[in-house]
Amino acid sequence: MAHIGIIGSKGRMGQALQQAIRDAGHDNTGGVDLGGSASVAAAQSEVLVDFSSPAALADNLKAAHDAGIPIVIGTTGLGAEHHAMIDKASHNIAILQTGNTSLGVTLLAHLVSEAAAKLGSDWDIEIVEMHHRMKVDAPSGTALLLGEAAAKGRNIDLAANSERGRDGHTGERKEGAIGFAALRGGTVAGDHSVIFAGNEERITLTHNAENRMIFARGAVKAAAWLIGKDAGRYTMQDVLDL
Ligand SMILES: NC(=O)C1=CN([C@@H]2O[C@H](COP(=O)(O)OP(=O)(O)OC[C@H]3O[C@@H](n4cnc5c(N)ncnc54)[C@H](OP(=O)(O)O)[C@@H]3O)[C@@H](O)[C@H]2O)C=CC1
Ligand SMILES: O=C(O)C1=N[C@H](C(=O)O)C[C@H](O)C1
Repeated sequence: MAHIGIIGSKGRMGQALQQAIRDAGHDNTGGVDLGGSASVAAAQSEVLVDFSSPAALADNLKAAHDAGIPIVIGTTGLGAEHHAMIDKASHNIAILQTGNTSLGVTLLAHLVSEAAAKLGSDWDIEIVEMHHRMKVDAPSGTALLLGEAAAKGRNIDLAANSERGRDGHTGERKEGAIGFAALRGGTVAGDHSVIFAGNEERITLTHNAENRMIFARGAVKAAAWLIGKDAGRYTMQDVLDL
């Protein structure tokens, strides 16, 4: 049985996590929300799971570091400054950060990388995502993760080749670009498609999340797996052995 503390425990993911922890027979050591103390949760836990806000990241990393326990970071909307913080903290504790904890998306990322490596740069890559009306960040963490997978397959830098938020007279598409489009509405748990658009043919790889329990189950699996691991930065591929 793993003793798991939740940051963002009253949110949509926090509630799903509470259920997933119970279902897997682990112990929920308590939750933290805005204004609460991650250090108090960390002191009672073997691992922290964070589905909250990028603004909470520094405190969460410090709490995990001071308690000497690992942390799963599922929060999205992270920028370069957040990734730098995670890299630094991972010298001392085990950290798994991912935009998507589901088995399906982890496998999809693997397939996207393979497809991007096999298809030449005349196959344009576009990533389309749709989420519920309450989502605050775009593109989604998953879309960016899939973009990174495609860029890795192509052996290019994603930041230097992204086309985001097209509007107005954008000019022609840049060869080799990876495009992103974000739709918001209703209660969609998370839909992602990666489109490889070639000359007169198209391949589309799609994942549809029907319920956020898929993310919660993956996060709990990752948390239990991370306990006792050496300091470093881990991925869902490591957990699922993909
Ligand atoms: N990696 C993955 O697989 C997935 C990632 N996500 C990501 O997880 C995050 C949370 O999503 P979701 O549950 O839908 O969002 P919600 O808005 O429903 O929940 C966020 C929770 O975090 C709390 N919170 C906000 N700021 C802080 C803070 N500074 N310190 C501690 N707690 C804080 C909120 O508390 P309060 O209500 O008091 O403000 C709330 O309980 C998002 O970034 C989302 O994109 C979501 C699904 C899957
Ligand atoms: O906010 C959400 O709901 C989700 N966020 C993650 C993301 O940004 O990709 C994962 C999932 O798609 C649901």
